[in-house]
Amino acid sequence: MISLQRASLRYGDILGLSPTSFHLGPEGGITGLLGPNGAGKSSLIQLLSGLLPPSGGQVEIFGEAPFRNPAVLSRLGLVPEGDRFPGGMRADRWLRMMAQLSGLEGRALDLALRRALAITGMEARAAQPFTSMSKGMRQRIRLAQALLHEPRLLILDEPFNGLDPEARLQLMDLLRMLAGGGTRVLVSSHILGEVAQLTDRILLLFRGRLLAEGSVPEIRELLDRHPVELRVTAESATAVARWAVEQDELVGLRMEEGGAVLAVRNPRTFLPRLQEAVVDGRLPLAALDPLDLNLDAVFQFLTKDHQ
Ligand SMILES: Nc1ncnc2c1ncn2[C@@H]1O[C@H](COP(=O)(O)OP(=O)(O)OP(=O)(O)O)[C@@H](O)[C@H]1O
Repeated sequence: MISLQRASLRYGDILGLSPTSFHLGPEGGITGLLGPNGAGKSSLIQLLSGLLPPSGGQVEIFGEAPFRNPAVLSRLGLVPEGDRFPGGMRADRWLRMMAQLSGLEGRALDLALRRALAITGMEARAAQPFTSMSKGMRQRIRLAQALLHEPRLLILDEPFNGLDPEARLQLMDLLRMLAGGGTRVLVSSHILGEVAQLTDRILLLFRGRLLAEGSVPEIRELLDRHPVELRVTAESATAVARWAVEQDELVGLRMEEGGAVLAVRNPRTFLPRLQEAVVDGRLPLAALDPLDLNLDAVFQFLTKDHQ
């Protein structure tokens, strides 16, 4: 259903997405697009939803290029990032306008509107202006809009941003329900905990690159296998080196003035032991700095919000 072959996106000199390839089959279910700010999630979503053509390579949705392609766009629903609406306008009037823009009219339009509002639980409240709605309600109206034409593929860009916990859970339930009904859902987030609550199927983006594809445990394992470089500053670098070489995780050691650089695998098991040794007074450590900043940033965001 979704296929990318070395698809990339440039904004002038800036590379938003490096050549990226992956394939997602036609079955329903939820896929998480995970990555910190600037990872390239929105760039990928712009390509998938046909808002921009790839700068190189190919993007195919339902077997066709999505850019300006009504055959694809009529089967795709998009909830873009952000929270902008025409100020005092009533939500149902805005939805009606959007439905007309997507070619619906008459009875079909009324039915589509009623159906989308029923799915999102907004029937009773859609006659309100946007200005009197909570962010969670506005988000559901945005979702209703994306569902008007009953898309087979629904793409949401950071839909949980700014929602309170209750609205977040309600939106998750809605997405699960849609996926259960056969819609393929692609949802982006910078928080692993959010994505992990919805799905185990993850595309991990980082600095415009697809870093990994797999389940949460697979991605964690992958990162654990990758050595991380840590610079330790210590009064006695030899004492640190002596301790470090006894640790199974150590795969490299470089002595330098005032300390050493350690290359370690499985930082999740290594770091607590290092901390314990420092607290017990066995290691005279003054500072610890990760050198492999790329991996460290990924590692931190992967572990930080995981429940
Ligand atoms: N319109 C644009 N013009 C120039 N550079 C852009 C534009 N949009 C994105 N970029 C750059 O492309 C890279 C990827 O950004 P993108 O918005 O796709 O990431 P993201 O993962 O969605 O992050 P965020 O959640 O912060 O939007 C970043 O370096 C970003 O600064």
